[in-house]
Amino acid sequence: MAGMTGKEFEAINRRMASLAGHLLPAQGGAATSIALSNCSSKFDDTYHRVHGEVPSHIPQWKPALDESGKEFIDIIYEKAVGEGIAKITINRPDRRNAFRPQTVKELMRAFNDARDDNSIGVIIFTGTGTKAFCSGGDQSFRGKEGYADYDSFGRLNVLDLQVQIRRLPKPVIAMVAGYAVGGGHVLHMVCDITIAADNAVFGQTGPKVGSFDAGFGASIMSRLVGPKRAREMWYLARFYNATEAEKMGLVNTVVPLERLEEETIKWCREIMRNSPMAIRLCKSAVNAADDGHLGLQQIGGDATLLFYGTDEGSEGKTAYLERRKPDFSKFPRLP
Ligand SMILES: CC(C)(COP(=O)(O)OP(=O)(O)OC[C@H]1O[C@@H](n2cnc3c(N)ncnc32)[C@H](O)[C@@H]1OP(=O)(O)O)[C@@H](O)C(=O)NCCC(=O)NCCSC(=O)c1cc(O)c2ccccc2c1O
Repeated sequence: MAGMTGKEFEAINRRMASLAGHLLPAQGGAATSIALSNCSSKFDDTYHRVHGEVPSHIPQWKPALDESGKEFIDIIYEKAVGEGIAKITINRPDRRNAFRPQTVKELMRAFNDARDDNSIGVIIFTGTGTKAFCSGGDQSFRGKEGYADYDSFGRLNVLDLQVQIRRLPKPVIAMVAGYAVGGGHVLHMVCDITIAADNAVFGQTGPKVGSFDAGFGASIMSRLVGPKRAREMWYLARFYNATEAEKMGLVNTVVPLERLEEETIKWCREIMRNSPMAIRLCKSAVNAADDGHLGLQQIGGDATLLFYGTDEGSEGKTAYLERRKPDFSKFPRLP
């Protein structure tokens, strides 16, 4: 170090700090994720000076219906007054929020409405009470062809709901208190983000009750926790507490039960500050490779959507409608 100028010394210090940053574990570790989840309000930079703190008060929730105007029986559907947040709650607490076909049909109606509502930017998915987010398919409705309630035939319609959440071009945040097990565990996994209360319990139960989800329940889980852990979760069908789930990469953060909604709302408000189109593209980009052709279709559709908003896109349409040749010569052929 002898003979080193102050500037050179500073440069070495900066490089060491940057290297130390790269050496932090990429995934998991309670300490890392606690630091990350609190990061929004800890910095005194221009962004934070301009935007200030995200408020954490609970919004005023207003009951919502979809376009059919039909009342919901198994779920509660709400929108926050004056904010772009929707909340969809499975409301069968005496069954630990297990779903039957009726529940899934209603969930699909509500998610569809939240998707189509331009004022909604983020959707919270949760269960009534503190004992369960969702305990999966209601076993008392299970027959030989799947789950049946009012219909004479069974169905596994939760698979359609999983696809719907995955493709929905707005973030869906699972807000989990209590059990998220069986098909309920798969539902939280297909959400974009999971915020867990410290009483949350995660796991698959299928092999214990003669069932399994070999679709997203296996593939997305394997992506989240790695194949070895995924096999463990399915073969042993153990339960994991919130801290263990966080270490495994199943959840984004764990908060005390009494702060669960407050923290979830903060995450929603942080998302709502950001560019909706950027978020839409980020969701489709993160899912693209895993979702194969469907992933490409989603991100490809987003590209078309953006292109329609350009002068170049509208020149083609306008020329067609005006029965003239389009003049694409004015648009740059970018490198
Ligand atoms: C979730 C529990 C661990 C909670 O235990 P706890 O002791 O707190 O509560 P109780 O067990 O006393 O439950 C209270 C009350 O609720 C009823 N209940 C709870 N869960 C269910 C359920 N899933 N189905 C029906 N009923 C349920 C329970 O019977 C009690 O009723 P009382 O009348 O006695 O008061 C624990 O409850 C538990 O382990 N639950 C079962 C979890 C489970 O095995 N879920 C099903 C897994 S299979 C599945 O979900 C599934 C669904 C699909 O649609 C698929 C589609 C395609 C492929 C695969 C699928 C799939 O695997």
